[in-house]
Amino acid sequence: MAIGVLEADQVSKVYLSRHDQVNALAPISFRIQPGAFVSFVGASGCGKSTVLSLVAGLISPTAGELRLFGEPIKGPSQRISYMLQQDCLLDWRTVEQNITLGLSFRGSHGSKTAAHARYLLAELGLSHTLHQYPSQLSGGMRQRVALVRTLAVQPELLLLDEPFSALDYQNKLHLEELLVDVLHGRKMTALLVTHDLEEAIALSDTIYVMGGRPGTLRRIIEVPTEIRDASPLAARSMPTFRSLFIELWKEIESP
Ligand SMILES: Nc1ncnc2c1ncn2[C@@H]1O[C@H](COP(=O)(O)OP(=O)(O)OP(=O)(O)O)[C@@H](O)[C@H]1O
Repeated sequence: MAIGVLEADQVSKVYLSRHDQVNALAPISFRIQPGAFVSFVGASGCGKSTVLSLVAGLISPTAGELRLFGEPIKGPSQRISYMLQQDCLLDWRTVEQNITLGLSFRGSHGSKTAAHARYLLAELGLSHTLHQYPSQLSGGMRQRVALVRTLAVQPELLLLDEPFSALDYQNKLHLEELLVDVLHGRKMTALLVTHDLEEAIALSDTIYVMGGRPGTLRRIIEVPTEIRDASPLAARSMPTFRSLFIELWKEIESP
């Protein structure tokens, strides 16, 4: 069998502190294929962000093994880029400097990477912000800059932890559309953690439904092709979209 981008083999996590221990994740296994867009949904506290932190190499599993392109994950990887709910932009640096800083952390210098970053800025309608400071931008624009910074390093695996949850509905939809456009044609695999079931359905090929404490993987749901082929906005008016939303809702709400 071909190597997946990401393989989890009976991975579990117990957080230990001096006075406490939290059993966050029961053993879970999955395999994610190249180019897939997978969302993790589930009730608060079921371990979704823990899965992303494990994949990002920020924490280690208590048991089991995670492999990135067949190699055990032992720490942060240059092949992964991570985007969070907070844009984490540095207010004393311009948009351009924020983006180039991300690139230089990765050791990516030179005119080719800078040109690619500028191309992404244009794709996301941000060319005019190049010399502006984050404080001069709206929340939606700041998050678009954060998305450019995340994509500029050309990751093979993109991790998105509630990236649009602080935005209003209109901005969120706009960013979803932009993300789909940007990912289209690029060989990038993406994992998204979200509470927003509509967002999960509109963006994903596959939805992993988690639940329980410690968290487990309850169900894997393939999103129908007609939804995947539609834009996030158009998909929302499809009857299959609505029925999948209700199915997911019931699954998450069930004890
Ligand atoms: N660093 C940590 N130390 C101790 N416990 C933690 C830590 N991080 C998370 N937890 C606990 O692990 C469990 C799973 O947390 P996690 O953040 O992964 O869940 P989640 O599904 O992403 O939650 P939410 O949807 O609310 O963000 C929770 O009980 C949480 O309190």
